[in-house]
Amino acid sequence: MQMTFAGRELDMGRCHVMGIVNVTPDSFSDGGRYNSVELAVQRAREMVADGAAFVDVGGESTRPGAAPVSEQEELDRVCPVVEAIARDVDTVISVDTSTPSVIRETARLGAGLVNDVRALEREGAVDAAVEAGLPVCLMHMKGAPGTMQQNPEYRHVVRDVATYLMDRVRVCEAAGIPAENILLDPGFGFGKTLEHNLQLLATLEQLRVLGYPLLVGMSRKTMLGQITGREVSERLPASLAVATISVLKGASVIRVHDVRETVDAVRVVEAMQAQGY
Ligand SMILES: Cn1c(SCC(=O)Nc2ccccc2)nc2c(=O)[nH]c(N)nc21
Repeated sequence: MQMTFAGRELDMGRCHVMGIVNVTPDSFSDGGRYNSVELAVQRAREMVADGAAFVDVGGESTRPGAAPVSEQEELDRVCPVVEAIARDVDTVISVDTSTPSVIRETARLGAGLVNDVRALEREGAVDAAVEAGLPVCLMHMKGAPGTMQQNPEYRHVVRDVATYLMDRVRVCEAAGIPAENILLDPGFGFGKTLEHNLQLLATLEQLRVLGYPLLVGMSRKTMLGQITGREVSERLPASLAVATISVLKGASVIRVHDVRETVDAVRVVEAMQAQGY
């Protein structure tokens, strides 16, 4: 199952690692604009050298309680970084955005994947994605970042998430996004309790049968802190565990902070799967 990202073809039957390049101001020491672009390019280079097939560039923090970012601020943060990575690094640039103008502009600058935590629900986002002509990742989020973790409730979380994603697929395909350009993502931590997250992980293969490659992101997330009691900086072992489980259950892309370590964990799973059992 091949998918082409701005000219770069990847086999979605295999598992690929996506490294996180944060360009929100709280992810950089002072240093100013030039410094942060250079740091982001350097980070992207390191992650690609460590085996990342994608780098995910996002300018809007979706941490609960994070201040909303203006369209211009998002453009100012993301575009210079996408342009610089496209120029200097041989990789697929995933852009973590829900904003139509950012989708359009970054596609022009060399982005290869639209990664929208809001599944293109914003006004004009679907049309922007159609015009960009790029693959899109449609992720499930219940509510909005500021309030989503306040007592999220579902009738049946696995069914509800699958139903939502299939509805978004229908809208996107009807608008002109080809089925072979769509990835799905259950959105771990986006409007889910620990139990919801664990049920979605335990039944990930059920999401896979919808027929679209899956992207998952649990790296260092709160759900792992709830299970282990570890701080964000101490969640690598738990992150590797959920990455391994995800690959075993058919995920095609794993979004992580720790590329080098995750690449090795994925290699172990794929070495076993290559035996054909
Ligand atoms: C942009 N983005 C994010 S940001 C949230 C995050 O990393 N929080 C976080 C990270 C570390 C610690 C605590 C929270 N998560 C996903 C995801 O799961 N899937 C897709 N497709 N995109 C995503």
